[in-house]
Parts: sequence; structure tokens; C-alpha cells
Amino acid sequence: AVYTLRSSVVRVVRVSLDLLRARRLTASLPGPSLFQDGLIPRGGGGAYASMTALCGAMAKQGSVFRVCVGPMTLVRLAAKSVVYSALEPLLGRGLATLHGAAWRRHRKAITPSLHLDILRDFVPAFHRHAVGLADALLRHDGCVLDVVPLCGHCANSAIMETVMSTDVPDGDEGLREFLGAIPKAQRAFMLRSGKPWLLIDRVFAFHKRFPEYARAKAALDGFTSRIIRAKKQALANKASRARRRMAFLDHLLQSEEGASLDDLEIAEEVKTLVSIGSSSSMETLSLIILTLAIRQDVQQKLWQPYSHNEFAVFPFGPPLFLNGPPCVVPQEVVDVLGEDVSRPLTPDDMPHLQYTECVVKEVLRYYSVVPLFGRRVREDVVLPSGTLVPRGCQLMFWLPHVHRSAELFERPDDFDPDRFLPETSRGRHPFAFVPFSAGPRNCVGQRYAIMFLKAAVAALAPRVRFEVPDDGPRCTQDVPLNLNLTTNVRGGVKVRVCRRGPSF
Ligand code: HEM
Repeated sequence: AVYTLRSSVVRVVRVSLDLLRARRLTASLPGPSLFQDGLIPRGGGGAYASMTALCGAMAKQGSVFRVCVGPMTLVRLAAKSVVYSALEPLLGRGLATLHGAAWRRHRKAITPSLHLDILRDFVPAFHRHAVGLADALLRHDGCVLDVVPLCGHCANSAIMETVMSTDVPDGDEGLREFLGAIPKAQRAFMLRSGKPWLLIDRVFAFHKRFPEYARAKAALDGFTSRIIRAKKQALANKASRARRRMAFLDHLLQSEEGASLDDLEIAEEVKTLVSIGSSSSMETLSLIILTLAIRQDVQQKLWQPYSHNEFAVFPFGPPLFLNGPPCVVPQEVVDVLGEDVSRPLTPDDMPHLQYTECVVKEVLRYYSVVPLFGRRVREDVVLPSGTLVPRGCQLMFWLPHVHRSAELFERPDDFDPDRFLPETSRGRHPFAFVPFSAGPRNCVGQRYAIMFLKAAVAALAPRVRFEVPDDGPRCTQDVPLNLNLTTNVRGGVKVRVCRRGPSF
């Protein structure tokens, strides 16, 4: 006990000295205190929301600035920024919160089970859930509705099937509670990240939101353990192993790398993937739908039935177009699906959905779906501009500043998927587009996310047409954004949904 106490005191002293030194050495940088008036958004939202508001405000002043977050800088819990530690009480110690050797061991175990060859097998499931989304939307044919909850259901169901492959019926109580627990988990994160003292479970136990948190945690833990137990039993049974398509968890449990994780560690990784993956995919899909509604030209490039282009050719004179002028755009989804537009997408279709991928990437650039991520600086770093970033600082990357930079992108405030075509992206700085962060701690699910979003857009395009309601934003610049843990649209994503052509 004496040894532990002594080493804790040494650590606290060392961290405090680093923080004081960092403050002194960065004194010449511009930047206010986080607690300055007006920077903490009314209605709460936690430190994360404050930090995003602050970064947004400060980014206008220059690319490097300093933020003094008062007592928060004293909390030094992880190699990633301290903000992430707020996730730990709920998701446990998964990839998003671990650091050092433990993080490396987990990352090594997880990565092979998200390999492209494995993701290809998920395409039919992505397609099926996106068709389910189209059907659910078309129950409101001609009406205006907020598409976020339905996008959330689609992203959740797709991720549950491909990460866990539950075989659990839709109405299952545990599954229902698990899905309901994800947004509650996020609310608890926002609350606790804003009030570090609430990270101590014994203190949080007295908070009025504790019962909701405890129920969400129990639902996440209970359901995940139940699935892992069932999987392990099924693995012992060779017949059921051969029966169906494998999910991420099946691969992990059977892989050599996965054997390095125990049951609790696997459960925490599964919770991490499902929670992080479903919310970011839901927000991105909703933003794609809103953007398609605003930009009918982009929607047409994805899908314009051939019949609109039919023209009659007369022996003399120019062709007479029966349905308006010819459509000279690629109509990508039509081309890829061929004559049978109702057929399910296959893994081999995916590389051909080039323009669809450009749309997904441009949405990720334009809205920076995860706008802020942070790192603790372990050694003094001198930036190319000569600015010293001392060790001990929490470095926050404000992505909209990069993604909307006129130095990196031409007309950065225009939404233009063509900028991601191979010929136009040539020569771009490798870190100009980093929606999934970069380096060893980048997003482990980035290929999963792109594959899911492409499949979803390609399944929606032939079935549903989106329009902006009369009181909706006329252009992408007018979309009212909430930049938070993920970017979302203030007031929800309200669009008019219309059936496209015959029903399949
Ligand atoms: C459009 C969707 C997504 C976006 C924009 C996104 C973005 C990001 C970003 C920026 C990070 C790095 C955060 C940091 O540097 O601190 C990250 C990490 C992570 N993401 Fe994603 N993500 C998306 C989808 C997914 C999906 C679908 C999954 C799971 C299947 C996932 C799982 C994770 C995990 C586990 C980490 C932590 C990785 C580590 O620290 O080793 N993400 N994501």
C-alpha cells in the first residue's frame, strides 16, 4: 500500500509539473479558457460539446490555438485524450478507451476479423437492412418525416447481425433493451464527460440519471454475455458452425488472434464496436439522405431510370426527346444493377459503385461526422510552423477546420462528390481527408462503415426519392448542425419520401 501510495504521489507530481510547463510554454498561443462566457452551450452536453463549440469558435482565429480547461487538465487517465475516459464506465475497457500494450493486444486481435474479405460477406445483410429501411420509409410515401430513428434502426440491425450474428428474433426482450441502451449510453457519456467527478461510480450513484445508466449498463452487459455464451456453445457444435454466414464475433472466437482475449475482453470489444459503429453510421446515413434531398442533381447521378431518357429517332433532323432533355450523367446504380434493378447487391458490385463512394466520402468531408478527436502529447513536438506543443498537453484535432480548408480543397464549402473521383483526388495531401482519423489509432471500422454506407445508398436509390420540405434547408450550407460526439442535424433530418417507380 505504501509503495502504491508513493508511486501515485510521484505520478501526480510529475503530471502536474508537465501541465504547468505546458501552460507556460504555450502562453504565447491565442485562446481563451473553456469556462469563458458563452462557450459552454446552454442546456449542457458535457465537456465534449463545450470543446467542440470552443474549437469551432477558435478555428476562425488560426489553425493552432490553446484552450485552458481548468481542472480537467489535471485528469490524466489515458494515452488518448482524457475525454475518452468518460466512455470507460459504460463500455468497459475496449479499443476506444484502452492504451499502451493492452490496446495493442486488442487491436491485433480485432483487426483480422474486420478484414475486407470478411466484410464482403456482410454485403447481403447490409443490402437487406437497407431495403428494410426503404420499406419503412415508404410506409410514409409522400409525407415528411424525421428519418433519423429509422436510419438508427437500420444501422443497429445491420451491425447486430454482422458483428454479433445473434439469431435472436426481432421482438426479443434482451435485444430490445440492448438497442435502447445505446443512446442512453451516449447520454451518460455526455453527462459524465462534462462533470469529471461523476466518473467516480460512488458519486454518480447519487445522481438522478444513475438508475437509467445502471439499467443501460445491465442491458449492454447482459445481452453481450448471453450472445457470447451461446456462440461458444454453438462453436462446440460443428453442425451449427457450418450452417450460416459468419459474423465478426464468429471470426474472432475462431481466430488465433482472438484466443488472446478472455470472455470479458471480447464482450467489451463487442459493446464498443456496436455502440460506436451504430451511432456514427446512423448519423452519416441521415446526413446522406438530407444531402440527397437538397441536391437532386446528385440523386439523379445515382439513379435515373432509363425510361426518362427514351427518345425517338426520326430519319431526318435531330432526335426528339420524349421525356425532356437526355440525361448525360452516369446513373451509376442503374448501370451496376443492370436490367434487374430489384436484385440484391453482391460483394462484386461494390467496387463498381464509384460515384456512390464519392458521395459517401464527400458527406464525411463536408460534415466531419466525428468532428473532434484528441491525443495526449507524450513528448515535446515542434510543428512545421515552429510552434512548440509541449508534452502533457491534450491535443484536440478540430476536423472541420481541415476538411473545409481552402488550402486543401477547392471551393471547400460546396458539396461536390466529384472531388473524390480518382482523377480529381490525385496529388491531394494524404491527410487532407481524415474522417476516420489517421495513424495507428485510426478507426478500426472504417472499411466496414464505407461498405455499409455504399450498400445502403445503392439500395435506397432505386426505391426512394428524397425531397426537402418547404421549410427545409435549400442548400447544404444552410443545414443547422450540432457538432458533438458525432455531428447531427439540429431538430432532426426532416425530408419528404416518395416512392420511385414500381415497388419491388
Ligand atoms: C461513418 C462512420 C464512422 C466514422 C466517421 C468514424 C470515425 C472514427 C474516428 C475519427 C475515430 C478515431 C477517434 C480518435 O482518434 O480518437 C474512430 C475510432 C474508432 N471507431 Fe470509428 N467511425 C465510424 C464507424 C465505425 C464503425 C462502423 C465501427 C465498428 C464497426 C467503428 C469503430 C471504432 C473503434 C472501435 C474505434 C477506436 C479505435 C482504436 O482506438 O483503436 N467506427 N472512429
